[in-house]
Amino acid sequence: MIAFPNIKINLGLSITEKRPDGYHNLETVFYPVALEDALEIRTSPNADRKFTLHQHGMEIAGNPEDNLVVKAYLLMDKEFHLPPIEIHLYKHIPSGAGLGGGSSDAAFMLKLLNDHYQLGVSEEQLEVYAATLGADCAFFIKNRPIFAEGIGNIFSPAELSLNGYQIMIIKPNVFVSTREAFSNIHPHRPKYPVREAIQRPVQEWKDTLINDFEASVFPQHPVIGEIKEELYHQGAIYASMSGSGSSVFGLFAPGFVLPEIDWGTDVFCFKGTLNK
Ligand SMILES: C[C@](O)(CO)[C@H](O)COP(=O)(O)OP(=O)(O)OC[C@H]1O[C@@H](n2ccc(N)nc2=O)[C@H](O)[C@@H]1O
Ligand SMILES: Nc1ncnc2c1ncn2[C@@H]1O[C@H](COP(=O)(O)OP(=O)(O)OP(=O)(O)O)[C@@H](O)[C@H]1O
Repeated sequence: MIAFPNIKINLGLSITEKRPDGYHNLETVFYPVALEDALEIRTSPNADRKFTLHQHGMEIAGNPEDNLVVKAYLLMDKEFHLPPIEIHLYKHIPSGAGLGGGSSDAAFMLKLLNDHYQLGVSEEQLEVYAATLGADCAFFIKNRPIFAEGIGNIFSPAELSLNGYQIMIIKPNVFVSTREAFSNIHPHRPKYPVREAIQRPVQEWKDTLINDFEASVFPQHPVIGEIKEELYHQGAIYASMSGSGSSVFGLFAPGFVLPEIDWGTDVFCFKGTLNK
């Protein structure tokens, strides 16, 4: 059985307070975009080992046991005593990008196992499992535009559609550690709450829909801020860093001819059309 874990972008990201457990409460709208990995599972004839991970495409740091798809499998195996499996993971989504690639792989692994082995786990319970694997992970169970609070796992409806808008995502060859990015943040209540800013026309988002990480990440990695400026220069209606970086996305009007830009070597670029 195969699935195609996609990315998220953050539309606004307010870090509102530090919690006693060290994590941060935040407010954001998660929006799914069709930049996808491919993830396949098969029951293994080899009963000697619980899992075998075959990895393709972009490289990820760490051992197989560190991979979030394996962590997701082991979590479900503990609960449901699953058969041994072969996992094929083809990475197209860059890591350290703020696009939630690893979290998405993990959430899709939970859903794949639930479907393939007919475990009958509810969506709510899958979200609970997902949240133990990563703060971003629970979103990918529902995987539709949604307003999120708490550490990113308390959801309520977000009434917006960007259907037909075009998107460009650029990730320079810069790795931003999510943990480190959070440690440089001074949590505060936003001037324009995300929930309100998102209701305004996209043309107004430039001044009101803010990603709090930009203020500390841009001075450390000026290239990221330069990419955002260039996207506006090229005609984006709205541009922002996603998550804690280092990728930046630009939203362009439906029908706009996306520019051909030479971003240089080592820069990842994705172009697509939003369909949610
Ligand atoms: C920045 C975002 O991408 C916005 O969507 C997410 O909040 C990050 O979520 P994530 O990558 O799934 O984060 P995790 O892998 O769970 O956590 C990485 C580290 O980020 C910090 N962290 C994460 C999420 C959160 N709400 N508060 C935090 O302080 C913690 O130090 C944690 O050890
Ligand atoms: N399946 C996976 N895909 C990508 N990274 C993984 C995976 N499993 C574990 N990781 C580890 O997780 C780290 C973060 O990867 P991820 O792709 O989620 O980054 P990100 O875009 O910064 O995500 P986020 O938006 O959640 O902060 C990587 O450094 C990598 O070592």
